[in-house]
Amino acid sequence: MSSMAALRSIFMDGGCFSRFQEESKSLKIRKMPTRVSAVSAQKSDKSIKVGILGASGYTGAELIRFLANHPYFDISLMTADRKAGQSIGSVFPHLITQDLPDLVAVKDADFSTVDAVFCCLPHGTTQEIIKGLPSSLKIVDLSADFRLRDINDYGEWYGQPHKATELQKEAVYGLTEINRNKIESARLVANPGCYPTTVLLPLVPLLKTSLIALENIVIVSNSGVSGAGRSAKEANLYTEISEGIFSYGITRHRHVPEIEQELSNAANSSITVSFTPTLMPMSRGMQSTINVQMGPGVSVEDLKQQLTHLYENEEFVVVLPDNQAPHTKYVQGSNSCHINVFPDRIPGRAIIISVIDNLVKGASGQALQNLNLMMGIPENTGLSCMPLFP
Ligand SMILES: NC(=O)C1=CN([C@@H]2O[C@H](COP(=O)(O)OP(=O)(O)OC[C@H]3O[C@@H](n4cnc5c(N)ncnc54)[C@H](OP(=O)(O)O)[C@@H]3O)[C@@H](O)[C@H]2O)C=CC1
Ligand SMILES: CC(=O)N[C@@H](CCC(=O)OP(=O)(O)O)C(=O)O
Repeated sequence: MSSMAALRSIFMDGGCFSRFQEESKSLKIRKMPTRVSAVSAQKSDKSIKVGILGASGYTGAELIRFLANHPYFDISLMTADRKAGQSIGSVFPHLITQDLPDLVAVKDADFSTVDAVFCCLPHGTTQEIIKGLPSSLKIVDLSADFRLRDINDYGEWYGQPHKATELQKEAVYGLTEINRNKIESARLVANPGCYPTTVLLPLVPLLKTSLIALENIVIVSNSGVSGAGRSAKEANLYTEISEGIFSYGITRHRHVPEIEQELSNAANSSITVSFTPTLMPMSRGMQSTINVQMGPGVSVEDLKQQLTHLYENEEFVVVLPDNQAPHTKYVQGSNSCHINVFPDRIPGRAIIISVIDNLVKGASGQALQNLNLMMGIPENTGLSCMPLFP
């Protein structure tokens, strides 16, 4: 029996082939729109005003880089905390040629001048600031504050009670390729964490189609240091980071509940994962190695075929051919996620590797993809730049 026939018989036996077909249909990613809609065409010439809260941080700087070539979004408000009052060129000399407003404190910002904001603030401070924004604004929040649906989970993993519980209820989880229908009509999008993005893009489709087991999912991830943000921390000094690697948050990293929430949602059943993040001596980039148990009769080719099929029309998610190993260098500076699947030496298990740039697909790139959708313009607008290689 061919592997696809075996797979089909598993689904038929389990009565879930129709679910597979249905899920495949709903998961089948539509072609990236190439034409601007009539509504958005009226909004050309940078007429959509956006604000960046936390523009003096790493993700804020990445947004400025991408928005510089965006045909519809105009940055008309930028905030900072310690750096309020400064020009962007003094904070980030690589942006010195940009004609942008100076940084202001959040309390001095005039939100009546913007249609949408990217919120690039530390988690914890974000909730109350977003709660105070006009309800007419579209918001993409890059922090973790609105990602966990269960308020108790937030309290447990973030060590403080949530301060905007009503807003939390309306937040849509912004994993673009999987959730774009909901994102299109959302007012508040919780942009996924960088580690969760590398894990969810390959695993959500495989769980939805029951190709992998719910148990024994083991994830080991590696992150560039920019994942920790720009503010000075002793653990991130050159002397501590260079020429060495170390894992942290072992068994208790705050991305565990986010990963488990979205995987459980995809599988419609509770999932517990093993997750170990490691800090690598590099500025940007993220790689996850995910070891999974395949369903009975399922092969590595089946996993790969399913992911290839789902993502074949996607601009930003690429399933690599043959045995090419994903490499952080090949996605650096771009909104791409590269994925490949390999057989494990342990029978019945597979190794899935995915890479992103933590600052782009793991943060600002995906955030821009989401705001494009929320504003009704093509989702790849401003994002189609090549990776920076080598
Ligand atoms: N870095 C990454 O790879 C990723 C980051 N994220 C999340 O995105 C958010 C931004 O991250 P990142 O850009 O790396 O962080 P940074 O530390 O580089 O920047 C934080 C920004 O927030 C401002 N800020 C800090 N404290 C306050 C405050 N109390 N009130 C108002 N503004 C404040 C800072 O201003 P100032 O500089 O003036 O102090 C700065 O502009 C965080 O929640 C982060 O966890 C998500 C995915 C990936
Ligand atoms: C290297 C490093 O420190 N990475 C951060 C995660 C990156 C990030 O910013 O995650 P959020 O979007 O959830 O805030 C960390 O481990 O906390």
